[in-house]
Formats: sequence, structure tokens, C-alpha cells
Amino acid sequence: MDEAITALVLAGGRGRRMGGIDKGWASYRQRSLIEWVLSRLARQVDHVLINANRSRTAYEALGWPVIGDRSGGYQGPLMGIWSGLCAAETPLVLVVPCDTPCLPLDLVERLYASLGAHDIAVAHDGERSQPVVALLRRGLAADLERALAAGERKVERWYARHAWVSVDFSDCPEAFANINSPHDVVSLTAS
Ligand SMILES: Nc1nc2c(ncn2[C@@H]2O[C@H](COP(=O)(O)OP(=O)(O)OP(=O)(O)O)[C@@H](O)[C@H]2O)c(=O)[nH]1
Repeated sequence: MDEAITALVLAGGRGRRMGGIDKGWASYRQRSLIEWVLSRLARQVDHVLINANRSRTAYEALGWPVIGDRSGGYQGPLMGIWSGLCAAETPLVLVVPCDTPCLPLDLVERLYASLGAHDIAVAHDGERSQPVVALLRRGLAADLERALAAGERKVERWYARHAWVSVDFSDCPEAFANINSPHDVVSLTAS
């Protein structure tokens, strides 16, 4: 890749379907979800930022900087994305959720290949868009700040106001399986 990339791992949600636990620490195949995500990304990016609103010390022990949402109160992933764009020091930021343990090992390569002159490249698993699996230009931070101030909270609606491209991953839809509930842990482990 010609431009350096920071992975922004979103672990700042409430985890209500998981019983209110901090989902990054939910266990899947003998490891926590956040450790799965970091291991899938390790060779794909230059830096990592973990975006978390709880268990900050535990996340810091993973060896990467941890940032909270710049404006609190669980306002959704768009707030985490803005917080990460503000903190990142690379021109590109890869957004991923903490609850997707099987991400493609060529995720960044494929998103970057499609980004070109666009602002945002968003993964599509063949059935649906995956708005929190996306490569974004850090320079979007100022626009996102204005959008949030105007009340925007929908990730896809904000993307739609920019030059964005959908990137086809229909050859590996299972790589985007995410874990929202204890039932998902059981079904994904069995698959
Ligand atoms: N920073 C930040 N990230 C969030 C917030 N809400 C959700 N996310 C992240 O966005 C991604 C998708 O979140 P969801 O699974 O829809 O929400 P969740 O809060 O984790 O779980 P539920 O409460 O069960 O909906 C996950 O990586 C979350 O960590 C938030 O308020 N702030």
C-alpha cells in the first residue's frame, strides 16, 4: 500500500444483546473477540487504535492506544468513527467492529484497490453492505464533526454524502459474520 493505514477497532458499544457486557471481551474459540480481530488485521495495517468506552486499562494491555468517544453517552458507531479519524495519524483509516472475528486476511488490500480517488470504500458481503467495515480518508474528520453536530447518527447516510464505493466480498460472506448475542457465539462456533 502506498499510503499508511490505521485500523480503528470499534469496541465502544453497549452490547445490550450480549447482556450489557463489553463485547470485545466476549469469548469465542478460546480467545476474546478483540484478540481475534487484532490477529486478523496484524499484517494488514501500519497502526491500530482501539475505540472503547469501558475497560480502557484492559484494552491498553493489548499494546495499542485506546481512545474513548469524544462526546459520550453511547451515540453510536459514527461517534466512534469521528473519534478515531481525529486521533489517527495516517492518511487512511480502516474501520472495523470488535465483534467480527473472521475478517478476510486480504480485507485491506481489496478495499484499498477499490478506493482510488474515492473518500470511502465499504465492504459488501454479497447480501448486505457492512458499513462499519470500511476504509476512509482521515481528512473526512471535519465534515463528520459538522454532520454529528447537525444530528447525523446513521453511518450509511453520512457515507452517501461522499464519494464512496462498495467493494464486493461475496466470495467470503462468512468472513463478516458478527457476534451480537450469546446465541451467535454458539452458532458461529458450530459453523
Ligand atoms: N464508539 C462507539 N462504538 C459503538 C457505539 N455503539 C455501537 N458501537 C460499535 O459499533 C459496532 C456495531 O455495534 P452494534 O453491534 O450494532 O451495537 P452494540 O452496542 O455493540 O451492541 P447492542 O447494544 O447489542 O446493539 C460495534 O463495533 C460497536 O462497538 C457507540 O456508541 N460508540
